[in-house]
Amino acid sequence: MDAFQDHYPDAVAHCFGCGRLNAHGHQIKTVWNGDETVTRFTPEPYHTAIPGFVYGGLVASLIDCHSTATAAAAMYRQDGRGLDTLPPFRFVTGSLHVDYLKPTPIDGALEIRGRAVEIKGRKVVVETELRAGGVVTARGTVVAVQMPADFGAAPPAPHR
Ligand SMILES: CCCCCCCC(=O)SCCNC(=O)CCNC(=O)[C@H](O)C(C)(C)COP(=O)(O)OP(=O)(O)OC[C@H]1O[C@@H](n2cnc3c(N)ncnc32)[C@H](O)[C@@H]1OP(=O)(O)O
Repeated sequence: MDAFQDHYPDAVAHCFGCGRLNAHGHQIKTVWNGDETVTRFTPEPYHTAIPGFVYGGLVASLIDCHSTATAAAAMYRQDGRGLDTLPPFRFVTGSLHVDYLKPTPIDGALEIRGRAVEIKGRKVVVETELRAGGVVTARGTVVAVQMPADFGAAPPAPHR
């Protein structure tokens, strides 16, 4: 499968949600399906919130990394460029909003579908739905911002 995340340069392939080089992470894989993007992920028993149901942090994490990947893919598509072409488009999360509509059953694959609804400058707004057994159990909106070249270079001011 040729997923968006397979094209992330090694230097940004360690994310807990989507990095293919993070052995302990979710390693999600996202692909186009028409104008939508799709990720499928099967939770493990240890992803439990309440027995039988998925931990909300996992749901948020899946929506988050699915959406940042969607933002990058949408930007490449808008520019008519392949995912491997330079300079790379890489996005980080500026804002993550999740509505938990129903408990998400833990037994079975989850399907996450997203769509870029706004592309403006370095910002892409992505709307995403997470389904279990065909039922939408969570909905998210992510503001993804193109990663600045100096990301993390300026340390926060020391605590007083
Ligand atoms: C690359 C592979 C890894 C994938 C990562 C997966 C997801 C992650 O876990 S990322 C880690 C979590 N996120 C972070 O650590 C990000 C920390 N924050 C930052 O570095 C900065 O605040 C950053 C980059 C988001 C934005 O800063 P900056 O580059 O200065 O953006 P700035 O020029 O102010 O804003 C650009 C646009 O984004 C919008 N924006 C920025 N932050 C936000 C926000 N929090 N909420 C809403 N909109 C925002 C601005 O309004 C602006 O939009 P517009 O052009 O319409 O006015």
